[in-house]
Formats: sequence, structure tokens, C-alpha cells
Amino acid sequence: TILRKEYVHHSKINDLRKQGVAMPAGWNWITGHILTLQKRVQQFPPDVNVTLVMADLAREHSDTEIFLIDLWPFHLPLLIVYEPDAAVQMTTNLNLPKTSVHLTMMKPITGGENLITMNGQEWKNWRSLLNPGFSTAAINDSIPHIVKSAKLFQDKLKEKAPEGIISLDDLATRMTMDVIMKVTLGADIDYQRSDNALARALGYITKWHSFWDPQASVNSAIGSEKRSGGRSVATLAIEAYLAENKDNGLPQNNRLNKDFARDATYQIRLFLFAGNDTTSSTIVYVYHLLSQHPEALKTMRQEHDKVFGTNIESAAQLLIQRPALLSQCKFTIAVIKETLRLYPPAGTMRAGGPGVSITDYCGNVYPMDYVCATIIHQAVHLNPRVWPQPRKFLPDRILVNQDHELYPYPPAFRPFEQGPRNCIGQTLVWNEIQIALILTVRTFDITPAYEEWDATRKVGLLERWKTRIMGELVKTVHGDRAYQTDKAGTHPADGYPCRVSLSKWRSS
Ligand code: HEM
Repeated sequence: TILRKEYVHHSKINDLRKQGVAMPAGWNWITGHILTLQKRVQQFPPDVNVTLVMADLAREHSDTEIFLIDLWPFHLPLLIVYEPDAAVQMTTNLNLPKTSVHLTMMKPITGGENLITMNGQEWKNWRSLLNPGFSTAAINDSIPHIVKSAKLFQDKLKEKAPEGIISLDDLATRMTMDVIMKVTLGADIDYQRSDNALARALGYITKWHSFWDPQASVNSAIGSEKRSGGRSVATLAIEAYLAENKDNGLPQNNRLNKDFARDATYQIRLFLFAGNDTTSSTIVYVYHLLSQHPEALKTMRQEHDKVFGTNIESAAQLLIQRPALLSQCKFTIAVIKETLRLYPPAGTMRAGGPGVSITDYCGNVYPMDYVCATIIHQAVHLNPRVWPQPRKFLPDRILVNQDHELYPYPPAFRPFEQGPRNCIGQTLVWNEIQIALILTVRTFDITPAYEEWDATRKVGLLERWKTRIMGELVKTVHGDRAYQTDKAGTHPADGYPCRVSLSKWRSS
């Protein structure tokens, strides 16, 4: 029956091919595009994020900006989409459901169905229960905690600077873990100064779990932590649940409905995962881009002086007293947005169904009866039809008026996705990244140290053999050594080895 299944599958793909659906050259009846993709992957570093390979393939399909890739039996047949308006059809107009692959991929991390994987009414109910925890008001209440964690991040950078090459990714991820644990569970884990079993477990899982690896299946466990102060996402969700079920005879005290309590842990595990690596990678990439663009670094420092005063030490207190000052940091926001354009850490995949189709900018129709579709942010964000000078870091794009040629086409900028299933954590992300930058950008100079790191790194026996047989491993993507890896949240390669020194920035 496996042969029959294979025949039926490939017949369907062949039908789509005959209908004119674009696909990479090299498709065949037995292996689909597996060998084509395999050949491509070999031109990239071994730990590259597959989305970068897809983005590269995408450049060959600029006449449609949508193409089909057939990786059966490893993956559902997939339309790769980097056409901004087709992305809007998928996420906003049709709001296509999530696929069954989502649960398979997320279960090792979350334990069960969660906001990312759910559909229909179930998703709606949970989203409305969880929205209050991520509202502007709730996140504003968390600002003192975010400031505290960002100050520790500052201390850690100072402490580590004399040690030589350090991993910025590790320090930033510890900070974001402290923040997400506080915001979701109300727990003070102090992960920047001490070990924590849950944080460590999550780190292991995300290290070994790849969203493109169909075999990935690791188990995780949620521990209990000491809690203090604040009303966490968990508390607010439970309150919302009790309020909603007031008249349903459900217990109104500590004895919560058992199913609800179990399902809530899946959601919380999702937050610990979704809210951690994505945010820390973005912080590291901001520093990476600033290290290559000293003029942008200078403008950002000047902006922080202007908004928070030239006494760097007083910024933390001011942030707590007047969080609204964050919105005055227009250039800082522009740099973060431009970073998220060039290094987007996520994406979306949606299911098709009977009668479902999307249309590209030339009017070609893609039936989705049999295939699902994924929006590759790395490709949409570099789409040369809608982004002038797409590979250039130009924060001004975000600041120019609508009639300027650099002004972004809104559907083409989608790091948090768009439509009802967009990211719930955006307010937290903006506060956290800005605060981390405001408390560190004027104090430190951070420069990547890949060359030094590569030269001094111990090479294992296995790697030496591999190099002997296959030649020198590819280490960059489009010249970038800090390419996005397949470690969840697209962490920068090798944890971003860098040197940190105290900045000579003297306020003007
Ligand atoms: C730079 C940081 C982040 C980026 C770029 C980002 C991006 C995204 C994207 C693209 C989606 C859509 C995923 C899909 O359709 O499968 C998403 C959804 C989601 N994100 Fe984030 N995210 C970030 C941080 C966070 C944080 C801090 C949290 C909070 C804990 C969070 C929680 C979620 C959740 C729960 C969803 C599912 C929403 C739903 O379907 O209703 N994310 N995010």
C-alpha cells in the first residue's frame, strides 16, 4: 500500500505540474524534490535554517513568487509563498487553518494542543482567555521586571567583557528567559546568575528540536518555581476563565477544572518557547547590524541621550517611571524593524482544503485542495519587486513618508504575521528589546569575533574526517557568518561569538 500511496501522491503533484503550477526543476516520480533540495542544502552550512535555502530557491521563481515543493513522505506537499498579496489571502482574507504538522512539531515542546496549533472555536476561546495577559496594560505592569532583567544583562556584559570572546546569544537568551518566566508564570528564576532546571530543559529541547526534522521527538517537563508579585499571564488567564464560566456551575475556588489546568500548561509551555529564542535572536541581530553600521549606532545613542538624558545610569529609573518614553525612540524602533526584516525568526504554515486556492500577482491560481502553503518571511522581506535595495540595512525605510520610494508596502513586512493569528506577544517584544538596547547600547561596543573564534576553535575528529572527504565546510550565507541556524528561534551561528568592550561614547 505504501507504493500505491506514493503513486497517488505523485500523480496529484504531476497533475498540478501539468496545470502549470511552478516548481523547481528536478522533480521526479520517485523522490519528488528531495534530491533537488538535498543538493541545495549542501551549498549551505550544515546547521543553516532551511528557510534560508527556500529563500534562495525562491529567487528563481520571481515570475510567480509562489512555487510548489514536494518532499513527500517527509513533509506535506507545500506551496512556498513570498508574494505579499497571496500572503494576505492566506492569513487575513481566508485565515486558512493550521496544519496537522503543527501539532506533531510542537508536541515535544508543549505537550499538547496550544495557541499555535489550534483552530476554529477552540483557538478563539483560548486566544480571548490569553489576550488580557499580553495587553498593553499587563505588559506595562511588567516593565519594572523587564528593566530589572535588562540591568542584569548590562551587568553580565560588563562582567564578561574582560573574558575575551563571549557568546552574546547565550547572555541574551538568559535575559529573555528571565523575562518570559516572570511574565507568564510570575516566577523569579534569576537565570542570568544561576542555573534553573526548567530553563535548562527548554534549552536542550530547542537545541535538539528542528521544525524540519520529521523524526524530532523529545520530551520536556514543566517544573514548579518560586513565585512573587505581579499578575502573570497564567493568573490573568485563570481569572478570565473563571469570569467566563461564572454561571456554568464550575468551581470558583482553587479547584480548577482539571482539563483546563492541563491545557493551560500546554499554553504556558508554548509561551516559554515562543517568547524566548525569537526575542533573544533579534537582540543579537540588532547588535550584529549595528556593528556593521556605525552611523546607525551613533544615531541610536544620540536618540537615547535625547530621550533619557545623558546620565546613562538614570535611564533604568526613568523607564520605570515613564514607559511612554519608549514610543519616542523612533529610530531605535526603526532599527529593530529593519533587523526583523533582514532576520525574521518565524513564519507561518497553513492548510489547504476542498475548493481553496490562492492567486499570485499575475493572476495565476494555485489550487490548495491537496497542498498546504508556507510564507517564508526571509523571502517576502527580500522580495525585490516590493523592497528597493532589499539586502541593504536601511532603517530610514521605516521613517520616510508614504510617497517616498523606500516606504514599505505593508503586506510585505510581516515578522509577526498578519491577520487574526498574528503574534500575541508583540507588545512584550517591543518593550523588552527596546529596554535591553536602551540599557546597553551606550555602554558597550560589541563586535563579532567569528574569525578569531574559527581560528582557535577545537575541531573534532568527526568534523576533520568530514572535511577530508567532502572538502571545507561552507561557513557563510551570502557572505554572512552570523547566518540563522535551525536552532529554534533561528539563533545566530555558533551563538554569536563576539568581543565586548566598554564604549567610549561620551554624551555630546
Ligand atoms: C521577535 C519576537 C517574535 C516574533 C518575530 C514572533 C513571530 C510570530 C509569528 C510569525 C507568529 C505566527 C506563527 C504561525 O502562524 O504559526 C507568532 C505567533 C505567536 N506568537 Fe510570536 N513572535 C515573537 C515573540 C513572541 C513572544 C514574546 C510571545 C509570548 C509569549 C509569542 C507568542 C506567540 C503565540 C502564542 C503565537 C500564536 C498566536 C495565535 O495563533 O493566536 N511570540 N509569533
